[in-house]
Parts: sequence; structure tokens; C-alpha cells
Amino acid sequence: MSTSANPVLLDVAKVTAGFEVRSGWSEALHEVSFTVRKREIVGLVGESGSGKSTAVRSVLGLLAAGGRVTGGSATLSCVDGPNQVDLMTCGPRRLRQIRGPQIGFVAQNPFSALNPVIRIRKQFAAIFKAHGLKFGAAERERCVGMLAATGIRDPERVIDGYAFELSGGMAQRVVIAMAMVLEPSLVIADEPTTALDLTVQRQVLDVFAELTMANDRSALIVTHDLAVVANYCDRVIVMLDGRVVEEGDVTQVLTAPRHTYTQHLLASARGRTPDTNGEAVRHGVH
Ligand SMILES: Nc1ncnc2c1ncn2[C@@H]1O[C@H](COP(=O)(O)OP(=O)(O)OP(=O)(O)O)[C@@H](O)[C@H]1O
Repeated sequence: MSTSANPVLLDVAKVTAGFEVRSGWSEALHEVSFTVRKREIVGLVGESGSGKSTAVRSVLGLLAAGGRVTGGSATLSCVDGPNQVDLMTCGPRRLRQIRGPQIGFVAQNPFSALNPVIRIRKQFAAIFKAHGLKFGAAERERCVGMLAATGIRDPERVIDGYAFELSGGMAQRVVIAMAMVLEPSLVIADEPTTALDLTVQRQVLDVFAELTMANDRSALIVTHDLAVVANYCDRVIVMLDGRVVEEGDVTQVLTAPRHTYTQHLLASARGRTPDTNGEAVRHGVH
């Protein structure tokens, strides 16, 4: 299904960013531009070091120490306050208000996202409190419901437990529930399943896509896996050496790639990505 008529939710325009390194300044993103529209799942692909994480972390204001955005804008259409906000210039305080209720984030490794010595319930409570919201019985029920929606069978037990009691797949479901509990319009996931066993990767991605689409959200998924793009995404952005080299509808890009690098990515993925004709599971979750 084409999403090109949907309004733009996130408009990233000419973002340049880099890192202070020993030898000086190392530029990692060169005028990167892309959009995420309402009710679409966008895949961000490219080989290791192409700048995918730097791109999404620039948008989230979560670059590692030494990292800095030096140019460009990332305009988010907000549901609270002023209609649009430039995430590159709004400042850390506003970004903290935006992360959670407006943009959810699912990191690569669930065990680094969860605190091992704090009960899951307290970690949910901290999310609410960080945004000035109370965490009473109703909010706890909402979290239990969210955990159940991610496919956790005993959410009442899990919410009172600790992360170390969970398998990797279960822990990532908890992280997805945390990223979505404040009902953000956009969820960004940076390689959300690479830390998981192959068998659970698909289940977790199914849940992620279902929860995104069922609630009219948009998602930006960083992945190096073209099968993920084929199965779950409406559009794809291809990065190489800190630049966007191709962007388009998944079916178009995967069947008739224009850039030689995309052709190369597809050729090397063929044989292990039988779903890359674009007719895939994603269509079943819409
Ligand atoms: N903290 C950092 N300090 C210095 N350079 C960094 C840092 N993080 C990333 N870089 C550099 O920025 C460039 C882009 O890296 P980035 O992690 O964004 O790529 P990626 O496409 O997400 O790779 P991967 O798939 O391996 O996560 C690389 O050259 C990388 O070495």
C-alpha cells in the first residue's frame, strides 16, 4: 500500500553530524534528508558504518559524547504545544519532553535499555513521572495491558519482576511496551532484534509492526536486513558513507533499485531473503 499521500510526520532535511575524534573532527552524516509520513513504517538500511545509528540518534538528541549535529533540521509535527518543532534546535529540555509521548525509542539491546536491579513496574513509573504524569492503579493497568499487547502471557507477574528474569525476546517486548505506553506518534527502533535469537526475531518484529499499525503510529526501523524491509516496511531509505543514496517505495526499490549500491545490497542478500519481492507478511498486519 502506497503511503505517499499521508501527511509528513518527520521531515529530516540536510542533517550533517559528526564526532570529535583524536585526529580532529570526523563527519559521519553529510546532508542527510528523508521523511517519515503518518501511518507508515520506514526502513533505514545500509552497511555497518554507513551512518544509520548516527542519523536516528541525531533526530533523538542521543548522540554519544563527542557527537554533534552541525547543520540541517528535523521537523516533527507535534500533537502537543506548537504544531511543529525542529528537533535539532529545540534544546535538550524540549527533547526530553518529546522522547516518550511523541517519539518512542527501541534500542538494539533490551538488557542495556532495562535496569537489572529495578522492578519493571518502577521503570514504567519512571517513564510516567519523567513527564509529570502520576503512576497510580489505572496507569499500572495500562502498562499491564501494553505488556499483554506485546504478547507477554503473564504481564502481572512480569511487571512486578526484574529484567534478568526475562528471555531476550521477552525483554525486548517489555522495551517495546515502554516505548509505546505514552502513545507516541512515531517509534524509532535501532536494529531492534539483532540481539535476539533468529527464531524470536520474527515474533518480536511482528508485534512491533502490529502495535505500530493498529494504533495509527509511524515507525522508523534501522536494519541491515532487507528481509525486514520487505516484510514490514512501506518505504526504504538506503544509506552509504553517511549519505542517503536512494529512497522510495519498498516494492519499487527492491524490484527496480536505481542506485548501484542498492543493486549490490540486493544481489548480496538474494538467496537468504526470499521475501524481497515486497509481497510479504507486512500486508497481513495492515
Ligand atoms: N561515538 C563515536 N565516536 C566516533 N565516531 C563514531 C561514533 N559513533 C559512530 N561513529 C562513526 O560514525 C560513522 C557512522 O557510524 P554509525 O554507527 O552511525 O553507522 P551504522 O550504519 O549505524 O553502523 P552499524 O550498522 O554498525 O550500527 C562511522 O564511521 C563510525 O565510525
